[in-house]
Amino acid sequence: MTHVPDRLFTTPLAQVPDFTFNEDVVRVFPDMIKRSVPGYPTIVENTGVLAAQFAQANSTLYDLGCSLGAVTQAMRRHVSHSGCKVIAVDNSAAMVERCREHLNAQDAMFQELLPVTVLEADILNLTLEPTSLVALNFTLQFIAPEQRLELLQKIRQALLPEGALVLSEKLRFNDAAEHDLLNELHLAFKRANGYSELEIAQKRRAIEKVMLPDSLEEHRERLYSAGFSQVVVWFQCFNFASLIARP
Ligand SMILES: C[S@@+](CC[C@H](N)C(=O)[O-])C[C@H]1O[C@@H](n2cnc3c(N)ncnc32)[C@H](O)[C@@H]1O
Ligand SMILES: O=C(O)C(=O)C[C@]1(C(=O)O)C=C[C@@H](O)C=C1
Repeated sequence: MTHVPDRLFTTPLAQVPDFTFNEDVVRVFPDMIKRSVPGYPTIVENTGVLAAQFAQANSTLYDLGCSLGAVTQAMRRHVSHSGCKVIAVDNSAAMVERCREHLNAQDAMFQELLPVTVLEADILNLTLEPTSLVALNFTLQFIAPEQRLELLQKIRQALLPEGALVLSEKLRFNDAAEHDLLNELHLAFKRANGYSELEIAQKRRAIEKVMLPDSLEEHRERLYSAGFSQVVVWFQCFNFASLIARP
């Protein structure tokens, strides 16, 4: 798989269209997400470690909003429980097509990986099988706020008693000074990764209406409302965090 640099926002656009996971984004996605999300490689790899910790034999593991399947690949590197399978789901046709290619390449390189099915579907309409591990890696923030609780309730109901949800998100902060500091550090991270002021500004305009981050307090409250009994932050870098939620 070739590594295509993200240059989507390098030239001034008369009008910045709302961000979608289309063919152009898919082509540059591995570069874009690594240069945009502080800690992304650590979160992905350790979601595999968490999956191995919580997976139960003969159960399903879900990667919801799988994009190119980075988390699915990490699960397959770390989980070897007998009878487990992965279901990876995304509603972007372009992502799903490329995700299948990436997973076929992983199958060609390694033996005895967990079987995986990639579904092109809206996770809001999906019926979940009983599951030991659900990953929502930077997906919930793209779901309409009024639909987030219902999705988490559905996940909670499908989770086996010893299972877990791994939820990674960009955060906003109720304290204005904390919000500004951590956002400024995120911008510094983007600059350090080679993004120009123009690229940063145009990307912000593209995502501001389609990606609506919550605060940690909102995540905790919503997860408890959905029926989870334990919520633990296991990773945070600047304004990006990952949580474990247990039934
Ligand atoms: C930031 S990306 C996720 C990154 C990915 N999990 C990873 O670790 O590389 C968000 C993904 O969620 C998908 N998505 C957004 N809303 C969705 C929905 N309702 N159903 C299924 N997928 C959705 C998008 O198509 C996109 O691929
Ligand atoms: O907050 C930003 O500036 C981002 O680019 C974040 C983010 C994400 O968190 O998913 C948004 C869209 C892209 O998929 C990659 C990264």
